[in-house]
Amino acid sequence: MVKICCIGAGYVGGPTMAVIALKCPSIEVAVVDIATARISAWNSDQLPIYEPGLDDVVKQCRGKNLFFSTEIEKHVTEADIVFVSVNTPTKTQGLGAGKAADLTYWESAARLIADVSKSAKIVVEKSTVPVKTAEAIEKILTHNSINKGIEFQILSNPEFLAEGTAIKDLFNPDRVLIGGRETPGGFKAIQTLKEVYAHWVPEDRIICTNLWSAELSKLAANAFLAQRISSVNAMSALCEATGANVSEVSYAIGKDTRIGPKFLNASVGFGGSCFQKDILNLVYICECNGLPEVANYWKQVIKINDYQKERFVNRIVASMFNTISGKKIAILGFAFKKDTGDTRETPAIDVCRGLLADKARLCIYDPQVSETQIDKDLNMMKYSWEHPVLLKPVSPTALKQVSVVWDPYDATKDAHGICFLTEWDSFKELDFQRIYDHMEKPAYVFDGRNIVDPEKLRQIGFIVYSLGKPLDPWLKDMPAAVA
Ligand SMILES: NC(=O)c1ccc[n+]([C@@H]2O[C@H](COP(=O)([O-])OP(=O)(O)OC[C@H]3O[C@@H](n4cnc5c(N)ncnc54)[C@H](O)[C@@H]3O)[C@@H](O)[C@H]2O)c1
Ligand SMILES: O=c1ccn([C@@H]2O[C@H](COP(=O)(O)OP(=O)(O)O[C@H]3O[C@H](CO)[C@@H](O)[C@H](O)[C@H]3O)[C@@H](O)[C@H]2O)c(=O)[nH]1
Repeated sequence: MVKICCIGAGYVGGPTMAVIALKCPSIEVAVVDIATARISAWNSDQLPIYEPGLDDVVKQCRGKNLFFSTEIEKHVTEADIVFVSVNTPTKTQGLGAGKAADLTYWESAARLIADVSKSAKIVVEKSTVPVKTAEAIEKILTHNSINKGIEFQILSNPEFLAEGTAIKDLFNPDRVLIGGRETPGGFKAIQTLKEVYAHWVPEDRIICTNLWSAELSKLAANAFLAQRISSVNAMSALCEATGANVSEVSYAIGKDTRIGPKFLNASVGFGGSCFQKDILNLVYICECNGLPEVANYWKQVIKINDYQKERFVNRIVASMFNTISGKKIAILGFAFKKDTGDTRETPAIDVCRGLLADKARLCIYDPQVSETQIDKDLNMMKYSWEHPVLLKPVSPTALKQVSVVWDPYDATKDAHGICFLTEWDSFKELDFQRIYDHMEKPAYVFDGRNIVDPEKLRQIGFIVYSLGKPLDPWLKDMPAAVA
């Protein structure tokens, strides 16, 4: 029986391995992690991450051919294929701080593999890593097991799943990408991994490349996706200035088959653990390779994203007579997108920080995010990358102005304004008349996700700001404040 071990039981390692176990009953899959609490959660009824469909997949194979364990050495030793799916965050200190990927976790995983291995292994980069990481990993593995005569083959197999749709994406991926060395050993390793995916992925969707193309394609894909969002968000600002409607513009340009309709929703900004981190990493790689023009081109994607969040905050302050001091503002949605409880890099953090800097009182509701998580996020020191204002951690006094509730009607009661920061479907079903009746007047809605029908809400009496849509007459007279 082929044995797979995955180091890292996170958002990628957990769901990816669960799907491999489900689709390949003949393969034994062990997912290992240093985080004991996380492993315990994977072995319980309350999985550590919220992902539609995941519970069902885990239930079907856990204890049969899928195991979650903290016995890292044992499972790595026994495995034929070792996936490494540890976190690769942006470095916060030292050379390349704020841009380069921090490969500490990766390196320690590689050293462990070298230490405990007694037989040949295929080591698969599942984490998103800088181009040429495989070369470094190869060196660590070979130099640290030099007397054992063990052959390691390194493959790059980046993951393209998106949170909230992880199971759907894993069941039916647009493509699976496998990069390896162009040597007989490399080709054989590629073939072995290809056979795993071939249990359920059509062969024409399994792309095999050299190592560097696979590593770079992952960064390139995220950069292209994020660029689309920044492009449409840049257009949203112009739409507001001209009376155009960004949804109509997106629809019209998306009809061009060369552009396509997906990923053109204007928003308060993209979030998530990947886009910003991977673009910064790309920028750093370009700089290191003497390509400052290319680096600056991609940097702009992040700058527009920061601009969009700042613009949103400024619009709120401006429309409330330039002061939100002491005013209650309801924040509906804190996760970086719907159908996940993940808050990594969520635009809500920066928007909340911006509002707190202007002394607002915030009441936050998100169906999947806990108060502890929100406190942690607002307190967190973020590396301020050329953008000092919104990224400051919230002071202890300001934090007292934040409350977290489990009911959207509690959040909006007596509020002056509501901000929609995540596009949860349940928000569309809210009783807006009831909400309006219990708010201070004028009652504002600031829709950072374009989920409400502005005309319907205006009929109730709300003043509505919808990103990139023709401005409410009230807002037209109050141009967005400048920092
Ligand atoms: N989250 C996503 O949607 C997504 C999608 C595609 C790719 N990726 C990439 O996949 C990688 C993992 O992302 P994630 O979101 O799953 O991260 P995560 O933080 O959720 O999980 C990483 C896990 O690795 C564990 N870990 C770290 N060092 C370890 C070690 N030496 N031994 C054992 N366990 C160790 C951590 O405890 C953690 O549980 C990143 O490189 C990320 O960029 C993420
Ligand atoms: O039209 C759009 C689409 C997305 N977003 C926002 O963009 C962010 C990222 O969304 P999404 O890409 O759906 O989620 P992620 O889970 O971050 O997935 C991205 O990042 C992963 C990690 O690398 C990749 O594997 C995926 O392919 C890639 O889509 C979220 O804040 C979304 O709200 C928009 O604002 N407008």
